[in-house]
Amino acid sequence: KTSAETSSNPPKEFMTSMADRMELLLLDRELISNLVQYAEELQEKVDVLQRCAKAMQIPLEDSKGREEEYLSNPLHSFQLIRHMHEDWRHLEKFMRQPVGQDQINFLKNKATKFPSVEGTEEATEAIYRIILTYNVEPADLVQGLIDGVQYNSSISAIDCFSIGTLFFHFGEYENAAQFLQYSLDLVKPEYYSVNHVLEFESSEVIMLLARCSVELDMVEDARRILMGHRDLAEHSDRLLNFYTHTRHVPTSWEEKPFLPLEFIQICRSSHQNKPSRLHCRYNATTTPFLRLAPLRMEELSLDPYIAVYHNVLSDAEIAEVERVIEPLLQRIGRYDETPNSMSPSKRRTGFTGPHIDDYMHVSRAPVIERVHRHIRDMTGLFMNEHLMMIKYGLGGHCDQHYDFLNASYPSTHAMGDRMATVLFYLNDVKHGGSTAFTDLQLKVPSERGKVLFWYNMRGETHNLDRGTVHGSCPVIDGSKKILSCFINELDQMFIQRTYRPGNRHSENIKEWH
Ligand SMILES: O=C(O)CCC(=O)C(=O)O
Ligand SMILES: [Fe+2]
Repeated sequence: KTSAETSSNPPKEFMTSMADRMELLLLDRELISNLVQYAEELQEKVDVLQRCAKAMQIPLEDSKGREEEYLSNPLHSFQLIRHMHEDWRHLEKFMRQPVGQDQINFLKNKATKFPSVEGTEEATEAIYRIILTYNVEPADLVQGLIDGVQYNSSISAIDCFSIGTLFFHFGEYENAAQFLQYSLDLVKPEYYSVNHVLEFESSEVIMLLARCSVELDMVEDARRILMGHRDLAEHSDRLLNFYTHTRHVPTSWEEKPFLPLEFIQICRSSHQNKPSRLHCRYNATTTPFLRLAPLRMEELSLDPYIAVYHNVLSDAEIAEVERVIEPLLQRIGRYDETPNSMSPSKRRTGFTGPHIDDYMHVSRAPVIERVHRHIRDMTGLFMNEHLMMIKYGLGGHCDQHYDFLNASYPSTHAMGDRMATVLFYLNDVKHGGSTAFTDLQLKVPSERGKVLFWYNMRGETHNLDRGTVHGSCPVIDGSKKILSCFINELDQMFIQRTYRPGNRHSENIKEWH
């Protein structure tokens, strides 16, 4: 555990928590005014020094070219001797006096609140996922245009460089080169000195750009790029030789976000669901309760069966669910090689909970019982599993997957596999964050109060239905909160015939859940 985790303050969650990001923004403002204050103190000292220099110049002014005559004046000689004896010593003292120590210490103390390396990597990967998923061209990103929405912002040369670097690490050299080229285009001459302080050198961008060209087998392009830079030109042969003999090893695919084109295309605003021939209707039949309060439902697909119900949870119920569960959320992680250490998962980014140990307490909350009741009313099925909340932050996503386990576990022996899934959307996501069914080319936006239900198995045979492959598109604006639960086969044994094929456990996809 890092010191930040062991101290009483929980680590800040800049990706999921707007409040934490707000704190960061306010801290940035504070540090900028601290920097201005520091510059003002320095300026004051500069002003005094310039006045001192001027004051000392004045007596000497008319000595130029007539030094002997000047020194024959006894007052001048006295002045010179006294001045040389005393004044410079005081000046040295003044010059040595540190300036702006308070501001330097202020900055140093605030550094404990800065995002960590991991936090920064997380943010860069989130942007990477957004860029790839929503097909954001570098030119558009620089203008703040993402998936058809114009955001009121732009990014700097340094930001572009760090995105280009990530593409490079992932072995996507063409994309990397585009972002690096944009980074160079964005360097403004009036920022040369600023970039120098921030240790951002265009020579580094150019070297990486040349390296991309080498990886793309365009060595002559690489040479031209290096020759174009004043300091790199003379080293170009040596650099090219190094790049061609030390080929880059990209991040392994397990460590890379998995974003198959068929999946991400559905996430884009350019994708429209095929108009469905299925109609909206009021479900008033599943349970006696629904005869009193029918729910507006929409069948999105018949094979596999997918339906959506509107306005299921009331505002009060959503608020209560959040009050009970949200404090119990934990970062979705996966176990590292090293025992007891968790690192963020690449397959799904966000928070989930409650942990099984906390569930006893949660399941007693009346609102959780009501959610179970809603599930029974909508689906006519029994749900005995735990409800989980999933919260996705900026760029948060879930790779495409199946919900069935298709593997042999004590739980699948006892309860069967996950025959159906129910998702409750707890908020409207402003942009991004839809649930996408790859094979069905179906996108379901996250809308507060809506419930999505589907069968993971075919009705008669209970064969696993691979048409259900789905995932969660990266969130662009805001965050996404859902309640998810799985309905197990064998929990239905008293209400419907169950069927357990013996040939299912052919593959193991336990990476999920
Ligand atoms: O967040 C979503 O839209 C999908 C979540 C999901 O697939 C799951 O929890 O299994
Ligand atoms: Fe799922």
